[in-house]
Amino acid sequence: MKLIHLIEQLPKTELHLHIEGTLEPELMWALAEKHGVALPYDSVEAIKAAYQFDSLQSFLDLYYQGADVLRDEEDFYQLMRSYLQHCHADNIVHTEIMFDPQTHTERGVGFDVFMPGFQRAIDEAKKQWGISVYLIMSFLRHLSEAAAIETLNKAREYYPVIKAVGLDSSEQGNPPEKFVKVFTAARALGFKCVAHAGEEGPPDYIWQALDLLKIDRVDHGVRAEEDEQLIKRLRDSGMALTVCPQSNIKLCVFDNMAQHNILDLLEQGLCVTVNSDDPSYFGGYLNDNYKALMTHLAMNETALVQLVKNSFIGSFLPAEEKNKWLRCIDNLVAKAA
Ligand SMILES: Nc1ncnc2[nH]cnc12
Ligand SMILES: [Zn+2]
Repeated sequence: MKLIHLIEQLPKTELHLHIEGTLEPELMWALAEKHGVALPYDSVEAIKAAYQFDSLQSFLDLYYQGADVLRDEEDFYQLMRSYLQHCHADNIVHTEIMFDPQTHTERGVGFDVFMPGFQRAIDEAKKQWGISVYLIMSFLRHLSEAAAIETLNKAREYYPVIKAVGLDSSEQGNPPEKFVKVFTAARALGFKCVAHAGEEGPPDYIWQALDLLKIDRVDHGVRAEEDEQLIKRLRDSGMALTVCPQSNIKLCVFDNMAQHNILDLLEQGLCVTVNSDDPSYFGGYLNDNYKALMTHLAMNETALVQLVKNSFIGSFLPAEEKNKWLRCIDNLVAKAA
């Protein structure tokens, strides 16, 4: 079977996806009209044309501005529904989705608005397509730790439907050590922990996330390659890295896809996975990211299958579920040979 067909047909998980980053320009435009929100663009085409970034911050400025059109329960339902339709199209059978409560609560849009919208779309996708979903509540690291603690407390009613907490937004100057208390509290409450680290920030931020926040998974982590001891630590502990190839190119972490280090990290024995991060801003959903590795990095079948298996191994699914999917992948690959 051709590699491109294998990409499409293998069951996959996505482990690094910001739901606010799936807001397509068409939906942004429609919701701005619905709520009378003034956008600094005069057309959908102008929104698309504005998506040229030279750093993480230049993207985040547009991403937070875009999220301002999300106002009522139906908006959050539509946002989630549309991403889960993409999951179905890409044969994603399980996804662990980040949401940024503070992006909404800071604008007066509460948990009681976005959580029911998310949940309705998740319930439908489960029933309609059998997709399983975990939610990851991410704290914005450019805000204070006190604000993160307040968010953790505000979410209390929704703890049963939240699997993990995360840390995102502007990395440089906002090290993991700033959030030790809130991660310690979240862990004590039984949440899994993840954090963006080593996207733009130095390897030291990955060490801090591991040792101080005691994370279960690293989001991005591509700058680990600069530190041999860190590579050894990640390999020996089997720590999963949620790498986002197209995001890294759009945000200038690498000059172009041919320069991306994901396959080098895989070869060094790290549990790297492929993810789309903010697909509507970065030009592709999950399968597009795999296809980019095929086109620009000459990813072969062995590498593809390992990356897809890693997406299950690095997930927070129970062991029996992981093993079921790993066997399913082996069977599909054997049949395709
Ligand atoms: N790639 C990214 N890095 C940090 N924060 C984010 N929020 C949404 N996407 C992000
Ligand atoms: Zn991210």
